[in-house]
Order: sequence, then C-alpha cells, then structure tokens
Amino acid sequence: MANMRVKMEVGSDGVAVIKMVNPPVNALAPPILAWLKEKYAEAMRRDDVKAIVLTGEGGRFSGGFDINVFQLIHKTGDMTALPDVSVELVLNTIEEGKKPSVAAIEGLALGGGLELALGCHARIAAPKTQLGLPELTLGVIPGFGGTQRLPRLVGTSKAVEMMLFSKPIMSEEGKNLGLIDAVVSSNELLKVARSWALDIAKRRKPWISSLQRTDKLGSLSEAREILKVARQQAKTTAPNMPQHQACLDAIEEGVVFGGYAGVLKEEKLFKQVVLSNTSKGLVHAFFAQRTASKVPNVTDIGLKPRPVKKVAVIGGGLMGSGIATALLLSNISVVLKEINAEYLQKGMKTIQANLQGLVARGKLTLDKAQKALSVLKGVLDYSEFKTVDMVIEAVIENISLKQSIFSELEKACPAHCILATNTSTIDLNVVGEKTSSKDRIIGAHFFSPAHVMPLLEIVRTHKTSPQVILDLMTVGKIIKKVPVVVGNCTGFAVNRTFFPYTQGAHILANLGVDIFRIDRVISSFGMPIGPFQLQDLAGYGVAVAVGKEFATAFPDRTFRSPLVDLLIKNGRNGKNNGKGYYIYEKGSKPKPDPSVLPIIKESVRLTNIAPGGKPVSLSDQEILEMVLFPVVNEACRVLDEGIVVRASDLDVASILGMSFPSYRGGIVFWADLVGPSHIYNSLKKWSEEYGGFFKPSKFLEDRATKGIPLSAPTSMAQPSRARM
Ligand SMILES: C[C@H](O)CC(=O)SCCNC(=O)CCNC(=O)[C@H](O)C(C)(C)COP(=O)(O)OP(=O)(O)OC[C@H]1O[C@@H](n2cnc3c(N)ncnc32)[C@H](O)[C@@H]1OP(=O)(O)O
Repeated sequence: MANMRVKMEVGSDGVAVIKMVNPPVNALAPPILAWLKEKYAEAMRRDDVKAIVLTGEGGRFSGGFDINVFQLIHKTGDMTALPDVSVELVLNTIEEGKKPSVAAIEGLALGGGLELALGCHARIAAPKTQLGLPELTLGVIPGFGGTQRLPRLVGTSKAVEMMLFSKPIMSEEGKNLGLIDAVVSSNELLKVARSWALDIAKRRKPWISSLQRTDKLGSLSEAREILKVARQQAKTTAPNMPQHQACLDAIEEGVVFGGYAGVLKEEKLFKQVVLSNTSKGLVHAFFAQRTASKVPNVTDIGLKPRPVKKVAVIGGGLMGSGIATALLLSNISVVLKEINAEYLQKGMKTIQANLQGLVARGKLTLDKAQKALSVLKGVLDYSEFKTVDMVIEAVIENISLKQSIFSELEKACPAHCILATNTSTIDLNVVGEKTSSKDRIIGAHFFSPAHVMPLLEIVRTHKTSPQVILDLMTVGKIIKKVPVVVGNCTGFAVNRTFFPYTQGAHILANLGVDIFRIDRVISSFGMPIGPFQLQDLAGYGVAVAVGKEFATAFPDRTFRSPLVDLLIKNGRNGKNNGKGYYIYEKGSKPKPDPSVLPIIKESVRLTNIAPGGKPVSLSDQEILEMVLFPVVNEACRVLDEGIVVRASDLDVASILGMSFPSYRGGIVFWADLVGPSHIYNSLKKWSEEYGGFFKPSKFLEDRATKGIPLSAPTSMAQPSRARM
C-alpha cells in the first residue's frame, strides 16, 4: 500500500498522462481503481487537458485486477469488496468520456489491465509486450468488459481462443490482429501515445469505441457456430470448470443483443463464478505457488544465490536423461556420467530424443535444440567433476551404491559443489552417511518425465546449509520448475502423501469394486488418469519397489495387495509390454482388458477382506472418498511432522507432482472444503469395517474434533519431526 498510487501529469501539449503505480505488476487494487476514477474526473474537468494517456510505471502496464480481493471474497463472501469498474470506470468514464484516451502499454497488460486498455480509443505497445485475458485460470471470467471488447477487436474465434485457453499473445501479433494500433520502441512509447491521443482529439485519427464495433464479429450464424464448437470442446476439456461456459455465455449475449447487454451479462456471470469452489481452488493455487518460494531461514536471511553454470548428472536412465534435458534447455552445461560406453550412448540418445520430441511438437526450435546439445558432454570417469558446481545423482535406488558414489564425489568435486540426489524414497542421512559433506547434501527430486513435469521437490536435512537450499531453488527456477522445499522422510512430501492412493484403490478392488469404475470415478474428479491406469503407466516394477519401502516404513497402515504380483506372474507389466489392466494399442486409447478380471478375482479370493465374502456395493462418492481420504490422512501426518513448511506447499506439490486438479486447490485445501470432520468420521467407520489402513491420524482427529481447518498452521512450539 505504501508505494501504491496513481499519478497524473499534464503536459504543455494538453495531454494528461495517468500512471498506475503498484509494484511489482501494477495490480488493480481497489484504491488504484478509485484513484483512477478521481484522476479521470480531474482530467475531464480541466480545460488544459485535451486528451489522456493511460500507462503503468516500472515497464509494466498492469497484471490485472488485484487477485487478493478474490481471496478476501472467498474468505468472507462479501461481494461489496468488488468495485464497480466495468460500467462506471471502463464504459462511462473512459470509453464514453468526452476526451479520448490512449493506452501506452509496456511489459504486460493482463486481465483487468488489458481490459482498461480495451476501453481506451487506441492502444500503442512496446515490442514483446504480453497481452492476454487469463481470468479463466483463476476460475473467473473477464469482468471489465473483456468478453465484449476483445471479440470486437480481434474477431470471435481468436478472442475465444485467447480467453478459453488463457493464451497471451505478443504485441506484434496484437498489431496484426487489430488489438494494437502501433508497436513502437519503449523509448518512443509515451511520445507516440501522446500525439496519437491529440490526433484523436482533433479528429485527425478515428475516435473508436470498441464496444460499438461489430465489423470483426462475423455474422450471427458464424459467431454462434464458433461458440457452439467451443462449448463442446470445453465440455470435454474442462468439465468441472463453470467459468468456461460462463465466458461463452457472456460472449454470446453480446453477439446477439449488443455490447452493452453483453457487459451487463458478463457482470452478472462474473459475480456467480467468483464464488465457485473452482475459483476458490485456483486462486488459492496461484498464491500457494508464489508462497512456496518463501522459505523461512533460507530466503529471508540476506543470502545471494551462487551461480551454477555446470552440472554433472550421474546416470543416463530415464530420470537422469530427463534432468539433463531440463538443464540443457536453460543453457546450463551438463556432464553426463555413466558406467560404460553402452549405457552412456543410450543416455545421450535419450536426451537427443527428448529434444527432438520438443522440436517435433513445436515447443523448441531446431536451433535451440542444437545449442542445447552443444553444451552436453558424456563421460565415464570423474575427471570433469573438478569444475562442476553441482552434481545430481540419478542412479537406481540402491543404498550402498549411492553411499559409495557420494564418498567418491567428495573427492572428485570442488568444495563448493552441491551434492544432490534424485532419490524418491531413500533417507538423505543414509545416502550421505559415509561423507563429511552433510551440509551440501540435498535431495533434488524430479518427477518423470523430468524435462516436462513442473515440480522440483527439494529435500533438506537438519545439516543441509541454507545457501545450498537457496542455490538449488534458484537452479530450479532457472530451469522453469517450481521448487518446493520439504523435510526428509520416507517418500518425502509427495510420494509419502500419495502412497495410500494406489493402496486405497487396491483395497476397493479386493472388496470387489470394478477397477475400471474406480478409474472412471477418479478421472471424473479431475485426476488425469485413475490409479490403475497410472500403475500401468509406471510399470509394475515401480509398484513393487515403492510398496516395499512403504511397507517397511509404515507397516501399521500398509495394505498388502497380492494383485500386482499376480499380474506379473501372468506376464503383465502394464504399458511397458502392452499388457496391464488395460490393452495398449498404437494409435488408440487404452481399453479395459476383460482378461484381467480372473486375476483380480484370484486376488479377491486370496485377501478375503470383503465382509461375508460378498462384493461390497458402494456409490461413486464413496469410491472417491475411500481412495482420497486416506491420502488426506497421510497429508495430516506430513503436516504434523513438519515435513512441509506450510499446508499450501503440500497443495502446490500435489498439483504439480501428482496432477491433483488445480481447480480443487490441492489436497489439503480440498480436504478443508470437504470438511475434516466428515473425513475423520468416514475413516473411523471404515477402519472399524476394513482395518488399520483407514485409521484416522491423531492430527486429523484433533483438528476434526476441535473444528480447526487442516491448513491452519501447526503450533510454532511444536518442533519439526522430519528426519532432518
Ligand atoms: C476483473 C478482471 O477481469 C479480473 C482480473 O483481472 S483477474 C487477474 C488477471 N491477471 C492474471 O491472472 C495475472 C496473474 N499474474 C501473473 O500471471 C504473474 O504474476 C505475472 C505474469 C503478472 C508476473 O509474473 P512474475 O514476474 O513471474 O512474478 P510473480 O512472482 O508471478 O508475481 C510477482 C508478485 O506480484 C503478485 N501479483 C501478480 N499478479 C497479481 C495480481 N493480478 N493481483 C495481485 N497480485 C499479483 C504476485 O502474487 C507476486 O507477489 P509476491 O511477490 O508477494 O509473491
């Protein structure tokens, strides 16, 4: 608030430059909007003002309406926090004002920021300025008239694409589309905008109100066809997100009944969707992701990240080559080490294939792929390691192998070098046991495929130095991952929290519930695929190995399903060999495989857990809850043990590491919406019926009985019980 203001300067040319100031992105907080109205009123009143230029300070026009206001509304339900901007400011004051306005846009104009500019009579932008209406990613729709003015400037089809996919464009494309009137250098931006505004005032350039235009909308039938197709697509791609249909409804209203009717409809729909759980989840996820980058005693103690220019990756398997690819894509030199020429060759080829895949999908230019490969070197010994800043070990999950590698690294690497492991389960203290470098040992847990999945789980022990944590966080950001710092325990935060996910599904299968139905229920909740298809994808070897780790660490709550062993015995290994729960054929979607049913029957017979030996009958809701509530239960233990700094970190990790639907806000946020006491009572009932796997944790019991949200911070007095 201290730096927040709106400035106005009137030049001798008669142009009032109104500048929004709210660093870092000039978010449109309610005071900014109120001051904008004041400045506009003054500019309209003053005789020495002939025209207005609207701009933002600090090289950024505006990142849109202040998202904190949505969070406030979500907490209080108080809609009066929403100022009247669409009609009062954008329409009546700017667009219908008696003096012309020109937007001078630099850096970015997103959401409400772009919508203010759309209300102006012309838009001048600096090169490479980002323009977009990403409101749908926050569970709302554009609310300052964007659903009406964007189609009128760029055409219905392009506007639908930009809003439904929240896809920003650059100013150069904006110019071609008619959204931007001129692209000029940053230095000239204000000068050109001023004279453009004066030209409009003197009628040397057209005085255009976007809302009055219809020329780009196409015929009614064309526009309706575009909207119909978009509706159908949104039904399949965003079935649980009401904002998509609402956005299309608002556009349609304007196309059929005119811009003003559209603005009013938009306002009405905006007020409905802003209160949806979808918006609550997405807004929470937005802030949670940014909060995760603030780690007490690491990012707030004045440390500066050290440069990491060269990284060695040990192991060229799936993970190692994925990690190497991610580093190379950000121009970090990589030394890939393998134990023999054959494996090295294979690793190098996988990296090449990863890069080629990105080129084929249009995500990388050939030039950049070649540049990336030019900073990759394959080696069979440690001689190159004396000049690396970081090592990421990504060999198989074998304790003694990892221990000997870390002892060797201590000798081969310089003293400043960060020693990271990509283990997904093994205790970091065990990995570093035989070294005297425990302060620079850290977990860099990537998720497969490492060059695609956005999460980087950074695992620290009590001994890991803050500098090393900060360095790895910085590398994570450079390679476009979202780093989340967690404590040391079996499975760390993500795999630990989600280990009951597959187990819950297996209990249901052994209770006689159709596995394909389980997968369908979980996918309609919003996970990309169900637990059985996920197991097929990962391969059964992973299920067996990970299952053993958890059975040893948490024997009281591990369900030992014989199903995977039976599948392996029957020659199945999931997608790897085309035979899993599903049939995998090239070019077609996986199909449920009926021949797996006798194997499941055998598992049901062996476990014999169905009460009275009869398959249980459950509703879809019960199936969902029996798979996800045990996950919430484990999340409670993770919170209780201080494995994550805060509950929202676990939300981010669940969204980015497990693809938990972002519109549900993450595992803990969702659990709080469902209600801790319902979760507790259900688990308690199931634990009596089906055993200890479902037994509610002490943390959950406490919170449920005292009516405290699971996300509320744990008492500061309670020390972290992470194996640090
Ligand atoms: C009625 C209207 O139609 C409704 C709207 O306008 S809804 C808002 C639409 N706008 C958006 O969705 C844009 C959201 N912001 C972003 O995508 C990105 O922040 C950005 C591209 C603008 C900048 O990205 P980047 O430079 O990486 O900085 P980033 O770390 O994300 O943000 C910097 C800070 O600005 C804050 N911020 C960014 N946009 C904000 C916004 N619209 N409101 C409030 N705070 C915002 C962030 O929370 C962060 O705060 P922090 O430093 O305290 O954590």
